[in-house]
Amino acid sequence: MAIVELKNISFSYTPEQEIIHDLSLAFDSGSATAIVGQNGAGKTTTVKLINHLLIPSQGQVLINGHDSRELTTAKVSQQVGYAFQNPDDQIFNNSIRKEIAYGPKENGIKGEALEKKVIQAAELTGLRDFLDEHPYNFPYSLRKFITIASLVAMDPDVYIFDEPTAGQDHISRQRLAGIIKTLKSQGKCIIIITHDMNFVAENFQRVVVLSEHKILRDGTPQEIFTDTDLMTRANIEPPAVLNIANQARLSAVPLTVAELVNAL
Ligand SMILES: Nc1ncnc2c1ncn2[C@@H]1O[C@H](COP(=O)(O)OP(=O)(O)OP(=O)(O)O)[C@@H](O)[C@H]1O
Repeated sequence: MAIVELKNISFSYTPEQEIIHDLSLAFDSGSATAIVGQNGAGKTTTVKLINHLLIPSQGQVLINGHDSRELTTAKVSQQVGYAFQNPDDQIFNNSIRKEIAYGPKENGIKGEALEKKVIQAAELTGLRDFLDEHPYNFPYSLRKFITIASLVAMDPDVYIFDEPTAGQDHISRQRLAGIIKTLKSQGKCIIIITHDMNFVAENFQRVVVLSEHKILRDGTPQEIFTDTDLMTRANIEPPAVLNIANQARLSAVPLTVAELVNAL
């Protein structure tokens, strides 16, 4: 059974314009999916429908088989963790430790069990040595890891990251890739929204292309990035390694630098 299922979802912010039309999508445990598409395609709206920040006008969102309409927002947020595009929309404590501890503490976890959750989340996200720092002593890009650590401490089944690589340097991107890989290996469901096709090509096996209020394609990066009509229609840039492969007239479809080097 899928851990998240959107069944024939429609949604509008205003009566004049439907943003999502009759969309169906399912996500499994132990999977990582990238949702891509041009600005305004409805990516953020779709994930907000998953975590109950928005309610569909039609259709159903099932979390672990339960209709999210029958769950409270608090209950959904225990199962679906959402890291906003801007970490400053989420961070409000004056130390990284307090920020990470906030969610589990609200759920009644305390003492050693709480400390253990904080340490585990900080270790996974590379924040172990900075727990007593003020979050705003960290640059914007690294504050994203504080919001991710706060989610990890809550141990949800589903993680949604909105534009996680925006403003990240090479080391942070690698750290992020490592976090996604670890969470996936723990059986978590990871969904990201991104414009970063290099990151998608290197780290995801499933790509959902949203455009024109619906899913244009749901497939592997190889399928998506070799479909030039689709990429034009959805305004997607292919990853850099594929551009190089095309210019070198290679028949291979490399998705990583290592694959490109092999093909050359
Ligand atoms: N609160 C809102 N009220 C009215 N319209 C909204 C609201 N939020 C988003 N929209 C509109 O809904 C459409 C889809 O927005 P959404 O943020 O879901 O797109 P997106 O694919 O995530 O875009 P981006 O890549 O730019 O973040 C856009 O036309 C946007 O202007």
